[in-house]
Amino acid sequence: MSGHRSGDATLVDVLRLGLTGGIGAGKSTVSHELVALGAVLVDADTIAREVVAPGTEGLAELAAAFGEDILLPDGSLNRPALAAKAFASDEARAVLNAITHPRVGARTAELVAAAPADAVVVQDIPLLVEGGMAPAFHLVAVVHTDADERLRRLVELRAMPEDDARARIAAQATDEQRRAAADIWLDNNGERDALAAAVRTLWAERLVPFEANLRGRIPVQPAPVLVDPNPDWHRQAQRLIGRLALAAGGHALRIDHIGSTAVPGLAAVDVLDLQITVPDLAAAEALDDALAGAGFPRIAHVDHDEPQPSYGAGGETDPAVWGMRLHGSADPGRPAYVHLRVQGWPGQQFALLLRDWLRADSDAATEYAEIKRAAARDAAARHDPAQATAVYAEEKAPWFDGAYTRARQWAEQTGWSA
Ligand SMILES: CC(C)(COP(=O)(O)OP(=O)(O)OC[C@H]1O[C@@H](n2cnc3c(N)ncnc32)[C@H](O)[C@@H]1O)[C@@H](O)C(=O)NCCC(=O)NCCS
Ligand SMILES: Nc1ncnc2c1ncn2[C@@H]1O[C@H](COP(=O)(O)OP(=O)(O)OP(=O)(O)O)[C@@H](O)[C@H]1O
Repeated sequence: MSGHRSGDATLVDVLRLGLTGGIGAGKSTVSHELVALGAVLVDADTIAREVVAPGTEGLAELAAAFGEDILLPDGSLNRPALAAKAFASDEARAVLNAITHPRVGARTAELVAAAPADAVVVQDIPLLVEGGMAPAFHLVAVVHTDADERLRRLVELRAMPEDDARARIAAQATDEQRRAAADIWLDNNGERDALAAAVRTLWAERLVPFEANLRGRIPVQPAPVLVDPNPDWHRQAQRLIGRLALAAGGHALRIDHIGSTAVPGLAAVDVLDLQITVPDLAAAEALDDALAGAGFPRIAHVDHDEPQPSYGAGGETDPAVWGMRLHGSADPGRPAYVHLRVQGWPGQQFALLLRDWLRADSDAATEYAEIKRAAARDAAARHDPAQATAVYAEEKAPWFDGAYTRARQWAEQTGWSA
């Protein structure tokens, strides 16, 4: 999914939103609304029908595996007959999935590749979480309706046999698994209109600007406003790490959640910091297109191959070992910085050390929070976000000089290693 298409480095992937939810949760309702707003829909259930249409190899394989009695007299698939067999056991379902899923995957790739370059592609995939597909999307939206209400809707509105509905719910992911994968949580326990309104907001405030940023390779520049610690930051970071790992492939030696949002209880600007450790700077450069395609374009103007002035006082001043590359999230709904640093170089080590030291030393964390509060107050006086960010960074810098030395002393005392 990542990187450019057809060998043209100026083309990044189209924005792809993975839409999922349990059976009867309201995925179709959401996808219809998104299509009305201008999205291009690629629907897995529809493709799953196409790949087993009369005369297909897929249908022949199903009949060979499940018996000719899953066919109607006209040779087409008897869907309730197959459902009765397939949802009766995990083994039978695995056979069904092994026949259908690779075909659905191949056809999906063709349809996504055919979408216009400025499309917002919505992929409605009931089994997205079950299939571990979340990292392959720029965003994952989960439609959620409580299981009891889903059963009621399926039985009353869709005339589905209750046993069948229960068997499918049991064969799918849990709410908790879906929650962990969800960048966007759309609650559909209430009225349809409420869901539609949430979808319109999502479209206008997140999908449309994200698409433009992705295509233009424009990272979002959030204002340095300090917020209370958010217990969900860790889970949000894990989702981004999953995407980065997929995009970076073998170039990433490790990917870590660093910075203030990685220190539980510490107030922070609501921007996640992530560090990709690479073997050398050439590997960082080689990731440029793949990261941009995954929604993390390079922030060119802060590139440096010199020591960070704020870290210089700590000792290492050799420009040759301070190089790094910075990328930023193009998603206005989830600002993030992605730092690419070389394994074993002081900057790479310090990012991990600072985080671990602040996690371990609550006095240091409190002191740092005070420094940040004052810096954020001064930054708030600047209206230009770039200036505000610069003021914020400059005011924190002197504290980092001391922190560098203190954290290293702590590392020596405790035998810390990354
Ligand atoms: C078994 C079949 C013939 C039953 O057809 P039916 O018309 O009753 O259901 P339909 O295809 O419209 O699916 C409705 C819903 O059932 C659930 N469901 C379907 N297949 C599966 C599965 N293999 N595992 C878990 N849930 C499933 C999904 O929530 C889906 O949205 C059909 O579901 C099928 O071919 N399934 C295999 C393909 C598949 O996994 N599709 C889901 C997304 S790729
Ligand atoms: N907020 C709502 N209130 C009442 N009924 C609703 C609401 N949202 C959806 N429905 C109805 O509930 C049923 C399931 O919704 P929908 O078809 O959108 O779910 P789905 O997730 O696409 O289902 P499937 O998993 O079968 O593809 C439909 O009959 C739909 O009309």
